[in-house]
Amino acid sequence: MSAHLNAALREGDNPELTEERRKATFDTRKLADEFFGSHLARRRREIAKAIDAIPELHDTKPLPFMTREEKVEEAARKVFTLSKHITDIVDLSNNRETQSLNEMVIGIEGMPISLHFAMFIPALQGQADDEQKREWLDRAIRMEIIGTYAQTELGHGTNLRMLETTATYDKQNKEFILNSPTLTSLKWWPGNMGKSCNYAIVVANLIIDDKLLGPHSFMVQLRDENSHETMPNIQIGDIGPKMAYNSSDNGFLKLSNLRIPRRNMLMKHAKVQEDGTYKKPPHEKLAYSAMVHVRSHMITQHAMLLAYALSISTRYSCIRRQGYIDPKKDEVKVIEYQTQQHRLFPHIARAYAFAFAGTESIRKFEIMKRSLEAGNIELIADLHALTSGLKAVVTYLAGQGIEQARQACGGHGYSMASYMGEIYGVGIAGCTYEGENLVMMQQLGRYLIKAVKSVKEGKKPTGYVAYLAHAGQRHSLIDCRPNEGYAEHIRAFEHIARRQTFRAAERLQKYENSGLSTEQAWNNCTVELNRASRLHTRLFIACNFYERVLDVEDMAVREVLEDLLHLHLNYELIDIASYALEAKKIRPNAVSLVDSWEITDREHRSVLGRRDGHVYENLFKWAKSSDLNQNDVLPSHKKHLLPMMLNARKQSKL
Ligand SMILES: CCCCCCCC(=O)SCCNC(=O)CCNC(=O)[C@H](O)C(C)(C)COP(=O)(O)OP(=O)(O)OC[C@H]1O[C@@H](n2cnc3c(N)ncnc32)[C@H](O)[C@@H]1OP(=O)(O)O
Ligand SMILES: Cc1cc2nc3c(=O)[nH]c(=O)nc-3n(C[C@H](O)[C@H](O)[C@H](O)COP(=O)(O)OP(=O)(O)OC[C@H]3O[C@@H](n4cnc5c(N)ncnc54)[C@H](O)[C@@H]3O)c2cc1C
Repeated sequence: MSAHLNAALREGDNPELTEERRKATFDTRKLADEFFGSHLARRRREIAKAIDAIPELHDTKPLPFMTREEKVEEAARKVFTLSKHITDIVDLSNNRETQSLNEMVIGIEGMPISLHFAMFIPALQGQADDEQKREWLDRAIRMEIIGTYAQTELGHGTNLRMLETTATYDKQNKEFILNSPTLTSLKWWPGNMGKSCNYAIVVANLIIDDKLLGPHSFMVQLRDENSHETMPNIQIGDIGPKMAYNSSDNGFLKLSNLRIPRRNMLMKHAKVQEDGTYKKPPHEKLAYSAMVHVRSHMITQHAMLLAYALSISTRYSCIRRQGYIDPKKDEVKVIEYQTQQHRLFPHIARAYAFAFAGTESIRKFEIMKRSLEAGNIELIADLHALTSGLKAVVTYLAGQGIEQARQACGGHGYSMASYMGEIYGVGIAGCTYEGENLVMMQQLGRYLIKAVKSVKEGKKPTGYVAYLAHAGQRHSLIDCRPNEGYAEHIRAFEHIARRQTFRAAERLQKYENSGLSTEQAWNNCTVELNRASRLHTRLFIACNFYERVLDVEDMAVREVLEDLLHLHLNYELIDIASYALEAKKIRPNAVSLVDSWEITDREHRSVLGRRDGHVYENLFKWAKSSDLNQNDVLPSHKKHLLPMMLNARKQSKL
């Protein structure tokens, strides 16, 4: 391809990468337009440019060299700086623009207002009535207050029915009394609750006249708006360092009979009148809307984390020479090894597949949100099932891909100069938060069992489960347009998913017929059921990828995406089989496929993944800037180890 068509080519780059970029068979900008959507792709370039021009938005020093306190401070400093520029850089109402800005400036380690945007604002939008929106939502959007979403407790995170925090209605004073009755009822984990937020939406068990009415959401002021000191009847703090994500102050909260006005219960759906009359919500699970919102957005976020890791490892694999294929020739780039290609290329295909699935899940969420605004609740169950499966499968497989990408970098992949450790730590956190993966797959399992039951009653389920009724016929999960090249793959995929779902349903039925309770029978089948949920979700991802590729107009881009689709379908279906052949076709485009994600050095923060490929000189520069190297002899060495060795020498001379 002539240089001008490949936007990633730059003067002064490592010739090893330039050589790769010259092999591209498509324009990386056009593929970026397909990956992000052309509007967001253009806006990401503009946002990256705007950030380059504002030095105070750049990392003070590489994040891995920072202590936890420095990280928290750095994130707060950037948030403050951003608040002065943000409206000049992004459209605040565009979630994906603000997400891109966040990733480029703050990075992935969290910041004092992560949960403010991820859950506090969405929960107000989904559960506050109009008057409450005027009182809190507007102030939250203007950043006059910072909030979080406090649901998980020390003793319970998954099983929301057993949350212990109570909100008892006092008719006399028209107030709720919020209390943490036990140690295990302390709110535990909510992002930014430890030190940053001054408000939280607290999920507590509503009690009226001694009747337990289940989890409801309450607006609680945690800290004084001016002094930021903790409010009376509240004990609050940071839960301590985590595996990653340490710029975020996840916190604990103990409520001691804290009184809040009646109108602090979010009352868009459920209501409590002054006299204590309770009005049920139109759907019991509307209170869970903020979680479905996050889950529907997590898919693209974890596709991006996987893309970060693969950008780093694919570029590095093309500058790293190690060993020989033909001993008479030079050392080869490690990307030439078939094992290295097996390690990377299927995950590159998955990163594209997950991103397209994520775009679809956000689209479906917006449709559901609009229908909910119109009072229609029937899409809630479908979306919950879809986002439960996608969240569980994508966070898990993306985590696996990130780790494979790290291992592909050898020793330097283990250095924090690669930044892979942080990308992995943040990536796998998604397997836990927003519902532990194994539990969320069971939510989808319930939905699939109901679909099997309706097929057995002779009904024709629609939407994502239509394929369950069509053994062997030409129907597909999402009316995939049959294209000879892939129809057989999709058919095989449907067959495997359908067979597993029916197998799990039959096993459940057998256990129930044997006299076991429903719960016991269910527990005995959860491994089979989760397998069905995984296959169903991966079928959805594959079909969605297929549909997306068929919509691409630029033929060069479509061809490389078809190469990835074919690799993806084979890899997903047969695991190792003939996709190696496909790897050959992917090989010339490997760097350009990752360049198309247009992830800047500032955004991925990896020395190994530098766009210009000048890794070694920068790796040495990075190491020299380590705090440990600021003194030739560490003070701790002088204090501890030197005396120890001097003593040992004295002893040995005696
Ligand atoms: C930058 C990113 C930062 C993000 C930081 C992370 C923030 C967080 O982690 S916030 C806390 C997240 N916590 C969670 O996700 C908790 C996970 N647990 C749950 O959601 C619930 O306990 C759950 C769904 C597992 C079970 O709920 P439970 O009330 O027991 O319902 P359950 O009995 O299983 O199901 C009853 C019905 O409700 C339905 N249902 C359950 N949840 C939902 C929902 N959210 N929407 C619609 N329907 C639902 C079920 O499908 C089922 O329907 P049906 O009867 O037709 O089969
Ligand atoms: C980085 C991070 C940020 C977070 N941010 C927030 C936040 O902002 N706000 C908030 O409220 N929470 C937050 N959380 C908490 C998070 O939502 C919970 O950790 C999560 O919901 C899992 O609940 P748990 O920790 O109680 O795990 P548990 O439910 O105790 O899970 C432990 C194990 O038990 C298994 N298990 C549990 N129930 C079942 C079941 N029914 N069937 C089969 N297996 C089961 C799980 O699969 C898992 O293997 C955060 C967590 C993390 C890691």
